[in-house]
Amino acid sequence: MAGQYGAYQNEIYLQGLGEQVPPFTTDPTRFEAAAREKLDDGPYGYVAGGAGSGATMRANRAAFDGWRIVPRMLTDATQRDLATTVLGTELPSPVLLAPVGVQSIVHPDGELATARAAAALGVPMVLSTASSNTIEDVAAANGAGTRWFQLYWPNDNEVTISILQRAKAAGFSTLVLTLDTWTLAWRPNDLDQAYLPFIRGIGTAIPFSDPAFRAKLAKSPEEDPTSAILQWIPMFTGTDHHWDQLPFLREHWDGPIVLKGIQHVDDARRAAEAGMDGIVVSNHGGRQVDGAVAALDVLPEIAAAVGDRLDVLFDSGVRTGADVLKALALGAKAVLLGRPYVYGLALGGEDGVRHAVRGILADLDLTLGLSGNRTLADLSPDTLRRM
Ligand SMILES: Cc1cc2nc3c(=O)[nH]c(=O)nc-3n(C[C@H](O)[C@H](O)[C@H](O)COP(=O)(O)O)c2cc1C
Ligand SMILES: O=C(O)C(=O)c1ccccc1
Repeated sequence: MAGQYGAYQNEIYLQGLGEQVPPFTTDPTRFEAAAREKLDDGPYGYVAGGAGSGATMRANRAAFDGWRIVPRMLTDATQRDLATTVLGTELPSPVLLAPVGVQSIVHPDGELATARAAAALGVPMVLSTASSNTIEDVAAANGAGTRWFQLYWPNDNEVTISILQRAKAAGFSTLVLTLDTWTLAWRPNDLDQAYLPFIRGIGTAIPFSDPAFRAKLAKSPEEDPTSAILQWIPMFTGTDHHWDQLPFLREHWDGPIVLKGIQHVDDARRAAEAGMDGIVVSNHGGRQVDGAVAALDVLPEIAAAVGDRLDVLFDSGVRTGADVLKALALGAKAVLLGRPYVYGLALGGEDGVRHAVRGILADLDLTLGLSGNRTLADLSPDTLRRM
């Protein structure tokens, strides 16, 4: 479908005839500042903040700037195709929505708005274990969309199995196991305000609605939310899991499994040896190890080492179409958008997510074509130069 995504540009220009402008900026690097105007300090600091001094968050962005695209001419790239195949499924574009917990802190519609926008755009969403809406409600909002489920692996097998069964029954096709956040990092933004959305009960919808979890409580979460939260927290933070436990998930998940938070090439090799279907090269958007290497800086060696054995996905710092193109050229099969769509949600609910994501896809489509490429298969390290 030629120009499928780039068409958003024409749509916006045509709106100008009716003296209309987009709901908020088309520059994703300015979404954060726009959301700052709208959000209270707690939610803003939580979303925008990172671990420690923010060094890794800055490194993630700087790493993209360290590569430049070298456009090619007279290649006839007027007809583009952004389709790609990830984990055996064809996707219309190489973009997914990253798992982000507690979305109702930025907009009352929370994950339901994200699920509707994702379905409308044909972009898969990854639902967080820390969702503020239940698995079943998000599935209903996502309808015929493609949805993956992200697991924070509880240290209770009955609860784990129950959550996995619910996700499967609700049509989540792929499991994303996040490894880098078995406990929260030192996050000054949140600590200074004593702000932890989880403690406030936002983001507990999945455990609170879970029969296996509820069976363990003396009083229901409705009767006594505080003790339910206090029981859930140690079940999923500070959890101690090992490589040799991965077969347990295989046993209880009938579908592809992706490990998220891989940053070392040896861990990527271990994932391949463990028979995993994919990895997400990610440092959680700089929210976990302050001083960690930029995710983009480790992508090329990881893709070279395991790209022929599993699907290498990428996130952390992707903001623009050019960023998506760079990550793909460096070996990612697809990228996950994080904060940009969350700011879209904050700024305009479902429509805000659509505007944010359509803009990035349009920019990707145009940047791909203007740099002389027709399909994603045309991209390679040779598309880029290191600065
Ligand atoms: C507010 C917020 C909440 C997040 N919650 C989760 C989560 O519940 N599970 C998870 O695997 N990753 C979570 N992440 C990490 C994202 O999936 C992704 O790795 C990260 O946002 C990428 O960095 P970027 O937003 O700077 O591009 C969260 C990120 C943010 C900003
Ligand atoms: O804040 C995060 O980065 C995150 O992954 C998370 C952890 C616990 C609850 C909600 C989100």
